[in-house]
Amino acid sequence: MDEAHGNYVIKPLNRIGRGGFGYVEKVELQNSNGGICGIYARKVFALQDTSYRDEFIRRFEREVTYQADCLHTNIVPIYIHHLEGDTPWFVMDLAESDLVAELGSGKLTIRDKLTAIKMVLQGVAYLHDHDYWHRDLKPQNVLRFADGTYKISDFGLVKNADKKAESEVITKVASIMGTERYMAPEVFAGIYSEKTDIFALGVLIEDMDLSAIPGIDDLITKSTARKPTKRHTSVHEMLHELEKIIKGNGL
Ligand SMILES: Nc1ncnc2c1ncn2[C@@H]1O[C@H](COP(=O)(O)OP(=O)(O)OP(=O)(O)O)[C@@H](O)[C@H]1O
Repeated sequence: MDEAHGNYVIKPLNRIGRGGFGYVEKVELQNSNGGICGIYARKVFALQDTSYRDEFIRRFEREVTYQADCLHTNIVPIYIHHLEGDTPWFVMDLAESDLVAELGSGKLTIRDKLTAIKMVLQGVAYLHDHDYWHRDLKPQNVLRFADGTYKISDFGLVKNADKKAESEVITKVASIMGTERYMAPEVFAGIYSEKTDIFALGVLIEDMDLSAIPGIDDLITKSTARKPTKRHTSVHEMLHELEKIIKGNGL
């Protein structure tokens, strides 16, 4: 059913997928005089009975606020949102695919993979520069758009390093919901920092199956060191190292 919201009409088309707290659907966005603005993705919060519902609504609101605050080519942009009522939602660009599907297709060339890694690192470097930690980096949360750009998505566990206020429930959720493979050892003790994202990025690079390129394994080993202090100091440093590997191998 079409929904009128301010100057827009939203026409739900079909469900794309389910997340832990709701679903994502394809929608057509029209302006109120019937002009079509385009096809987008809408994430809808739909969690009914839980004693922590209010906590999760606040988490959803934070997800919207933080993602809307991040304007970068390699971060999925949010356009309009509706945070009142029982089923808050937000509208974002519609992706064609994600990094899991792309890797699974077997069609990515070495150069495609290196370009994808660079885009992911650039997106996360921007986040860190703005004091956000993603805390759930993995190939499923890297979406590919029609123009070939990869963008970071799913800000559900993003934390603003400046804001101390975060309920224990959400921190627990972060350590329970994270995918174990991408979780740094300190995460199991509830400790997060830029370094936990750096660890996840190292595992994501490992997933790209590029070990044949001299230097890539060193990049992975350093970023996934057990001790956070042994990892790269920043994602910018990882980017710099990646550029050197690309150049050094004439790629
Ligand atoms: N902008 C988008 N365009 C196309 N598909 C999307 C978009 N955002 C999410 N999806 C897809 O919708 C599904 C659910 O996404 P969502 O981010 O809610 O998943 P999730 O990681 O399980 O969420 P959560 O961590 O909040 O539980 C996934 O399959 C995802 O690929």
